[in-house]
Amino acid sequence: MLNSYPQALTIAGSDSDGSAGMQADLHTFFARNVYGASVITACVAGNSYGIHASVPMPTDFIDQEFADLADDYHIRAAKTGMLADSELIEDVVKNYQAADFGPLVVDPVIMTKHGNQLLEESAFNTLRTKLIPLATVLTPNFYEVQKIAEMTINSDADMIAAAQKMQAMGAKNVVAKGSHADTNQQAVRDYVLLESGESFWLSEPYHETDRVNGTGDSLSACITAELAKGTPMKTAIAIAKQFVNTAIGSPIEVGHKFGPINHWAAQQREY
Ligand SMILES: Nc1ncnc2c1ncn2[C@@H]1O[C@H](COP(=O)(O)OP(=O)(O)O)[C@@H](O)[C@H]1O
Ligand SMILES: Cc1ncc(COP(=O)(O)OP(=O)(O)O)c(N)n1
Repeated sequence: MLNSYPQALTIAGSDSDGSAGMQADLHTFFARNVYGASVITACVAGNSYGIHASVPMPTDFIDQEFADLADDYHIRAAKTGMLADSELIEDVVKNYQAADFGPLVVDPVIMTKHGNQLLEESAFNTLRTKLIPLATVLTPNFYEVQKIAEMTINSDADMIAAAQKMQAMGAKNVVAKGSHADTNQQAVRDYVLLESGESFWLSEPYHETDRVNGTGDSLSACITAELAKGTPMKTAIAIAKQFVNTAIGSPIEVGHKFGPINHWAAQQREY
């Protein structure tokens, strides 16, 4: 008798140092007992000092990746990460709409926390009008919230207004990740606005560490993994927040500067 695991898909860029992008997604799927498939959209060369080169995949190759998975696998939930430019977004939208891959978590990767731009500025409108309307869950970081909602966030009220604006763009559920710029902070808070209209702040302790590469990827991948298992939305988001917090709280020795989070530590805990 073969073992069976729910299947999830990451549609994302490869990050050569393994800390972020589809590698972080696949680490997370594994840690959450979900089988991970991947549609690679771009290749990024980098290490713990930053990103040094990036190339998008040809769209006919991406079409083939989707077709091969649709022919053979039973994907129950998918997520998007780095999509590089307008042409890639439109291609992914076309392929996702033609497939039957379950709920879609959109991590609208625009810029890494170290300032590397991973989406062309000219693609912002395509992101807003073509991809966000397909999002079962949208997970922008603090910078991306401001870019997508086209507003500056100075208060909780601003964050709530931005989340409502993104829901009005078509995202069913929104996880708007808060700022962690305040060095005195005790907690990191994300604002969650659900399809039902229920909303709340999710808070976990702040960890003082520079080993935080791939946090956003891992958060959205964990939500995807839980949705693939059939976990209800609110629980899936809460598990993901705790999973990433545990992974940040036990740093590992990889690279010399901004390292990855610890998916092993997060795997060993029950949520
Ligand atoms: N130093 C930290 N301590 C605790 N939680 C953190 C820390 N840095 C990021 N997080 C959490 O990781 C998750 C991903 O957020 P963030 O790092 O802002 O995303 P991104 O990687 O997309 O920029 C959020 O829930 C955020 O609160
Ligand atoms: C290929 C690739 N995709 C995405 C990222 C950024 O990952 P994210 O988790 O959103 O942000 P950081 O926490 O790494 O800033 C990446 N670096 N590479």
